[in-house]
Amino acid sequence: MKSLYSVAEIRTIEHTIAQSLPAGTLMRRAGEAAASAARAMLAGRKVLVLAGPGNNGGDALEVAANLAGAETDLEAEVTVLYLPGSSAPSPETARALARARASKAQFVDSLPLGRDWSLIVDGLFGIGLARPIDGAMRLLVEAINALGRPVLALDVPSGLDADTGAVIGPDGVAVQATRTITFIGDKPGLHTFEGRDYAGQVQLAPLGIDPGQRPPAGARLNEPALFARHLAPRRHNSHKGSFGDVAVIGGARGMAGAPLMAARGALFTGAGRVFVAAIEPAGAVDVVQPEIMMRDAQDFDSGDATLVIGPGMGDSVTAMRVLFKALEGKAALVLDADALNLIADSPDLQGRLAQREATAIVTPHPLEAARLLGVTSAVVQGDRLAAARELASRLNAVVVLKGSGTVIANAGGAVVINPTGNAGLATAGSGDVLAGICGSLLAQGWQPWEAAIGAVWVHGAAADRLVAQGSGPIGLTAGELPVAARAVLNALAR
Ligand SMILES: NC(=O)C1=CN([C@@H]2O[C@H](COP(=O)(O)OP(=O)(O)OC[C@H]3O[C@@H](n4cnc5c(N)ncnc54)[C@H](O)[C@@H]3O)[C@@H](O)[C@H]2O)[C@@H](O)CC1
Ligand SMILES: [K+]
Repeated sequence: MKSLYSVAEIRTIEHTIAQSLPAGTLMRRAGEAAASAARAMLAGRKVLVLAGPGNNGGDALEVAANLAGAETDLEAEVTVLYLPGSSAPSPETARALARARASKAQFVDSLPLGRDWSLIVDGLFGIGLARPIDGAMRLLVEAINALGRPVLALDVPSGLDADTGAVIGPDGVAVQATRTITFIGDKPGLHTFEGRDYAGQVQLAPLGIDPGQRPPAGARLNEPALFARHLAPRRHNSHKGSFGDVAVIGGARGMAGAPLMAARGALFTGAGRVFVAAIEPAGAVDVVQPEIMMRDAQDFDSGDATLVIGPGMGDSVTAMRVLFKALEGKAALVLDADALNLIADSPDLQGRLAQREATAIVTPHPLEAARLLGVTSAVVQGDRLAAARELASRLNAVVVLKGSGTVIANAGGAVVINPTGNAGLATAGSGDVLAGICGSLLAQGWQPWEAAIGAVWVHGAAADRLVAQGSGPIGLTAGELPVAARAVLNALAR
């Protein structure tokens, strides 16, 4: 299980473990792990180590001492820029400083100009950053980022909030890392919002603390093991009725494509029969995908079908009526796009959703989530995990908060961050496809929680597959996702 620990959880673990170890052990281990990560990245000799005022700086000084130590043949030319604070360093940082001073590392007072660094080690700030990086530190971070050299961040890229993935602001800056080696436990902020961009590749160094010594984490990273129980191979003796019906309701005038995208997402991930019930019927058949059955939402009887409501649905009276009926009924539900906007505007519909017996899946992007919560999208993005948790509890639903590092939460407080997917998904229609996949997995009997995390994982992996084939991220189209999702799902089921 890939646990993600909040800063508070890490502090608790650190505190408990440190009492059973000789002073400074964890910092020494962090310095060793990070020095091997640095050596693995090194394609030259010149290493710049940035060491800030706290224990993150102490880790950096350990790295400097290890890299510039006399024993190794692979000796690097280490330059240390140490920026002490106004208060004295911790005893372990003081020890690390003494070690680094006694090594061959060269200490400087400002960023040396004109050196072609092979690697920069960022130990300015870790989980103790309490306010935006400003003044001379800010100029230093900007100068480092402008160099565009490989950067190994220690614990967390300096300036990034390890809980939320936001750059600590207002008007903050953060170090742009190539790789982040994170200590004791992995952290949510490295995987969502701006975290994926700033952290680069994330590597965990548990510092000898085995999983048994760590309490359960508040969040985890999505992986197929979390939904594997639904990935059974299909029996030979099956028929289309074995895999459920999905009906996508949406498609106001001018928006006929959105429900078709969702319907294709459902069809290519294995739903038995797929309908589009259009608010404004645009045609009797989808000529590209004639398997999809076209109906008129006004008089459509959805029977036992799983309903995916909202893609391109608009806010007409018919849309409102269909949504009301669905919330009243017992069908498994995926609510997306315009359905969420209608619900945001109506406390009555919100109440009906929260009181439903069968848990619905709702798939807002940050602005839709903000409307549902009555806040701005900046507030949602500022703490995506908290926003998803709050929304799940208010709506009594499984919430899929889309965006880089999609966050999935349920009313029981479970939170998962999805690691698959890429910027190619930032294209019209990709959310419709995701809603369709959610509906498809529900229709095939998956529980709402697994259907949501499974759909998000598969959808992201489909985009990754397309990028690996050269079909993105630039110019990746939503229409390509369903076929790629089919390949991903079949590979998982095998
Ligand atoms: N305590 C432990 O047992 C371990 C700690 N470790 C390292 O220690 C880090 C946490 O150390 P700290 O709690 O000392 O925190 P940091 O090193 O992240 O930074 C805190 C220091 O920065 C100052 N500061 C905060 N915001 C600032 C700002 N905007 N501008 C200027 N100064 C600012 C604070 O006054 C304090 O001196 C972890 O991220 C990790 O790298 C690791 O060595 C593993 C073990
Ligand atoms: K750092």
